[in-house]
Amino acid sequence: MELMSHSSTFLLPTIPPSPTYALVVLNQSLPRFAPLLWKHAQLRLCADGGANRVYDDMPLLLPHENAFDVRKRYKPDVIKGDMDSIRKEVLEFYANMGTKIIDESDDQDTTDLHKCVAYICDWAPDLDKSNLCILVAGALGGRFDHEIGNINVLCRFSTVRIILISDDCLIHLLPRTHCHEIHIQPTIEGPHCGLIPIGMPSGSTTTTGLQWDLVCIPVGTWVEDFLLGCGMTGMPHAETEMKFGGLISTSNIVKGEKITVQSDSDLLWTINIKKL
Ligand SMILES: Nc1ncnc2c1ncn2[C@@H]1O[C@H](COP(=O)(O)OP(=O)(O)OP(=O)(O)O)[C@@H](O)[C@H]1O
Ligand SMILES: Cc1ncc(C[n+]2csc(CCO)c2C)c(N)n1
Repeated sequence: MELMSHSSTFLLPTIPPSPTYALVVLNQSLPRFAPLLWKHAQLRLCADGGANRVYDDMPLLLPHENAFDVRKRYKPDVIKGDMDSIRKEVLEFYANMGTKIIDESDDQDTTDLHKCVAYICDWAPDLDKSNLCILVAGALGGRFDHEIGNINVLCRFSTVRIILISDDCLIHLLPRTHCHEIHIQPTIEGPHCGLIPIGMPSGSTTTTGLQWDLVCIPVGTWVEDFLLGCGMTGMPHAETEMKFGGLISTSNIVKGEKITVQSDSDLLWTINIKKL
């Protein structure tokens, strides 16, 4: 099974040239590191009312600079959505500056985030999707229906790397098609983390690097016999199963700088972002 590596280097001031980042700003208070994400991204989109947040909040995050200059500098490439939340003066401001405006008010079945992710995938048709990473700012906190809608976008585009980001944590999907290596940036993230099955129970998950690892012991093998022989009768195969209503891994803790995860179903990975 192919290995997929994950690292939150986009939260560091300088980052390696790969992958290619695209940023989607949602209609929520901008995370404090929004200017950093903006700098790292090669394509910047606002999902409908997300444009109001760039217009209103970027100058607040950069209080020593002139608000008009900040707004000119932080010009989105695209504003896309059903356009029921963006203010008229904000739309006009960015349209006059050359931002591409895509009104999809006809589609009332997909969210504005979904519409933006679809745009990014079309924007980079030739780009190897494993080399594209979509950062979504303001995805968590506030309305629970929107948060779940944002998580659903991770599931609907499960072959695309998408990271939901707030001031407090980040979330991404670990598809079952790969085994995963997560490289922790200890200065900016952790130690609290979670691994959550989404959509369906996960029959078997194996992890390393966590305080409460999920350990898969193959039933009926010498490994099981050996462990039973050592008196480890409590070694639970059942604990590798995770489902809502049963065990899910919340309030776990990262112990090292590398976590590995392998599972028979897609899992959400979440880790806290450290306060300043
Ligand atoms: N409170 C929130 N929490 C998380 N994400 C949000 C929140 N509010 C908005 N979003 C995200 O920002 C996107 C754009 O927000 P916007 O308010 O323009 O959406 P909307 O479709 O007009 O919402 P609604 O009509 O349900 O109020 C949404 O599609 C959603 O992904
Ligand atoms: C079953 C069902 N529930 C809710 C909506 C509403 N909805 C879902 S996404 C969206 C667009 C938001 O910008 C809207 C209005 C629907 N269409 N179908």
